[in-house]
Amino acid sequence: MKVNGIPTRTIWSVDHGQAIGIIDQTKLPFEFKKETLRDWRQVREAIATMKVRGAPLIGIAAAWAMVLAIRDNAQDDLIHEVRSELIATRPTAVNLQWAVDHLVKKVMPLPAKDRLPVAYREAEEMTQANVLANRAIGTHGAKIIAELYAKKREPVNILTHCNAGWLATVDYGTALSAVYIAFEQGIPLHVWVDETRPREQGLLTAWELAGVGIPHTVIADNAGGHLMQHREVDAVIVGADRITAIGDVANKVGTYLKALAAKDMDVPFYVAAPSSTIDWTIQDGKHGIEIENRSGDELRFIRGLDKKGHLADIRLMDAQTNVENPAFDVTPARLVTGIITERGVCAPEFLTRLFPEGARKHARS
Ligand SMILES: CSC[C@H]1O[C@H](OP(=O)(O)O)[C@H](O)[C@@H]1O
Repeated sequence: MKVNGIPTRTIWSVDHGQAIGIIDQTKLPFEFKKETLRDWRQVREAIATMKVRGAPLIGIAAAWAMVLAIRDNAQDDLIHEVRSELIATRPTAVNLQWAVDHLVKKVMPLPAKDRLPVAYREAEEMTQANVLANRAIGTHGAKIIAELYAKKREPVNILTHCNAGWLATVDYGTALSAVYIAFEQGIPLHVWVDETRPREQGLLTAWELAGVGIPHTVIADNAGGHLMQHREVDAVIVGADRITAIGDVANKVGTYLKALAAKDMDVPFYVAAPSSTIDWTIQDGKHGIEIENRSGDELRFIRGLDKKGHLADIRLMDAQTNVENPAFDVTPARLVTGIITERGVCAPEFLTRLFPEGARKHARS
């Protein structure tokens, strides 16, 4: 994609894998700041602090962290240590473990001296594959929006939660890829954007949509149900961090509540994700997916601009206030209308038909 002629890429190799370029998403939407990371520990920190975020993107970033680590030391013990540390940064998104393990599996059979070029090639291929997958997801998802428009012949109102746009992937995004492609096709649409407490990823979504001129309205997370009750939402489209073999979906906390309201009001609820987000080894999302608990300070403070226009963390409650900050929740498959993948759209119960290789992996697990 391009925004105002500038390519929308969230991560890039520098000097043929000697360093990695990223956008520091903790500064957006107020400041667009790029960073160059030269050591795998810097990438790990960027993932942990959400400078880079979004299930597909943290997977790709972790793959590039492995390249930087292998550049410095390609020995078995170092590779296993770095793998463990990267996977531990953010446990819910399966993309991170999938990408790291995919790369490790390719390099470990090789002599240490031959590992770096293969690691670099794998990271490059995963990066490009994510772009192609997201574009395909958008093409399939845009058809859903087109069908909604054909029925109502008025602008289609899509509600989305968190940020599943190009910022959450290498490019295009997942949920927003469908919006971008439908908009490119001239389908009139509008997006309700959940602000998504506490990290306010909805402001990233608003920033993305504003960049391409897509009509959108930011709402409080708790307003979505009301809008659905008043028939202001034609479909919900969200991203995902981990999808089980039967279609249970882990996504940003609050997604489950949107799905409940959608079910109650018969609003179609779609989940858009590449197949690298599907974890074929688990069936029951409620008990099988580790939910990342993040620092309580993410609730006690909110990031914005102070009176002088400087980026600041404003305290909302005192340090003694108890808070609980689960970063994700699990939406059961029964609440999901369809899952939009690079291979097409299907109801949760048909995921194994769309991905027979996944069904075989699930049967072995
Ligand atoms: C392309 S889906 C991205 C997915 O990841 C986000 O989580 P976070 O911002 O904490 O990395 C959110 O769950 C999105 O739906």
